[in-house]
Amino acid sequence: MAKFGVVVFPGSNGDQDLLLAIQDVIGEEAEYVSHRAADLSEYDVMLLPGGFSYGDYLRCGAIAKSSPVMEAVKQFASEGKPVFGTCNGFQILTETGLLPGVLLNNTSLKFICGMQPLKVQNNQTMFTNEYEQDEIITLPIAHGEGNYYCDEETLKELKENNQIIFTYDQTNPNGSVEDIAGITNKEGNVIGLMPHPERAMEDLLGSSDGKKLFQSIVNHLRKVTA
Ligand SMILES: NC(=O)CC[C@H](N)C(=O)O
Repeated sequence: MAKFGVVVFPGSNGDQDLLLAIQDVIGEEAEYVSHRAADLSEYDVMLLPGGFSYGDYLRCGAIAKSSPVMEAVKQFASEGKPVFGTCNGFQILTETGLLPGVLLNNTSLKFICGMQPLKVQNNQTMFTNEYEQDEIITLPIAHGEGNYYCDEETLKELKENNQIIFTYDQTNPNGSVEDIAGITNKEGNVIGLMPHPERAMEDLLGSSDGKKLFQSIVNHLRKVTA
């Protein structure tokens, strides 16, 4: 069984959604991991939740970047293991430098939430192998700083390496460059996604399109350990 770690920072609020998504819907093992943790060697996957870590002071994710667990997450990522960050987790990954670019205030300067159509731009990753290429899916969004920005050179690299994994479809809710909703690092084992797949696990709650993302990680792990 794959073992998922869900990092809990002071101010995280999506940690329980992630834990239950993995345990109850995907049916794999999941545990909370303290922001003070230094050793992540018992885990196969690390998940960084949404929320308001350290009250979003300075900038979203700017303080979480310096928490002890992020040194361990860097080590974990350097071993090629899957790291997934949603929303505040994505912000923490850019602040830490594990992903390129930054997340700025939404152009509306308002906190936005709702259901958002997305397009799967690359299904050849350990996070998207269950999706069809160009599949249109619906995931919830809930953020104040989701406006992805990077310089021209970085954008060129993201495109050349197929690191743009999800884009907003139909509408761009926050002003992100090239409608970017989710990217990976160059190696493809760290992903940041502004929308919340862990809140789209059951049709009863409006969408189950998030399931395939976590199932993709499990598929990948089965393949590498087979
Ligand atoms: N849902 C979230 O993770 C929100 C992240 C961050 N607090 C923001 O408003 O952008």
